[in-house]
Amino acid sequence: MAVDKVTADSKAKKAKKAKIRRSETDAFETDALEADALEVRKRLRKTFRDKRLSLSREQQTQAAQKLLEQFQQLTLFHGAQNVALYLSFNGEINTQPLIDYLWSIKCRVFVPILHPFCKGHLLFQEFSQHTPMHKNNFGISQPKLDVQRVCPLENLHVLFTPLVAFDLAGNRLGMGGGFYDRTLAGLANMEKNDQPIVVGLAHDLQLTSTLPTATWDIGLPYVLTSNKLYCFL
Ligand SMILES: Nc1nc2c(c(=O)[nH]1)N(C=O)[C@@H](CNc1ccc(C(=O)N[C@@H](CCC(=O)O)C(=O)O)cc1)CN2
Ligand SMILES: Nc1ncnc2c1ncn2[C@@H]1O[C@H](COP(=O)(O)OP(=O)(O)OP(=O)(O)O)[C@@H](O)[C@H]1O
Repeated sequence: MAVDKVTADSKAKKAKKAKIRRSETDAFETDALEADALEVRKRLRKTFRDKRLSLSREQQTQAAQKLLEQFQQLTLFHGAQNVALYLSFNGEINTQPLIDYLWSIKCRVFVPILHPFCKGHLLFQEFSQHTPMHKNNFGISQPKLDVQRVCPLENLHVLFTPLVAFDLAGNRLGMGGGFYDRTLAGLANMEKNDQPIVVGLAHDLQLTSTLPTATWDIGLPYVLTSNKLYCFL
């Protein structure tokens, strides 16, 4: 009957409207949860950046020296010829003693430069005593781009990553640019044998029990501090 059809149509319309309202609420709640998660990560970044900045010059010098000793002793790194490091800033454990040592044993050292065209991506370029340097947008020293000295990821033996905090499951919180997340995601397309050993470098006070994770985060297999090699494999 015509009347019944109208009733059925209006019921269907109401149900559809309710469904749209529900999905709008769900989307709103998801957005709110994501906004909360971003806020938590932002706060954690501040906390851990402040912690590492609170270390005295002497504590920093000692930590960097002990980090080098760990590197020298660990068989994991024996035979590594091409090593990606980074130039420390903002209270990060100082990588320069390790870089000096690697140069002294004729290893090649590569450091990140911000990709000139692909926003959010890094290139790893050879760094030596004679490399012309400049400051990037974040005020971090980096080699001037020289494509002939850029090393493809498959030619790296060890890739050391900076981090702001790490947890007992190997989750890594970085500076918030997603640079190393994208680099690590790129490794997944490579043959296992061609992948470098990925190792986060940190002060011990950058360890926390659990970090909130995002879908794009890639856990670290190792973190090296001045006292310990954490293995999360
Ligand atoms: N030593 C070192 N080099 C590195 C990194 C790092 O963590 N350490 N990166 C690791 O990915 C990349 C740079 N990533 C960075 C991301 C954000 C900020 C930063 O200071 N952000 C400001 C606000 C941003 C802005 O000024 O636009 C802030 O948080 O206050 C710095 C570096 C490449 N080189
Ligand atoms: N593999 C990826 N592909 C595309 N975008 C990504 C990838 N990984 C992270 N991002 C984006 O990068 C942004 C920052 O990510 P996140 O906050 O996890 O950075 P981070 O790990 O703290 O920084 P970094 O790796 O530079 O030290 C996010 O908005 C995220 O969407």
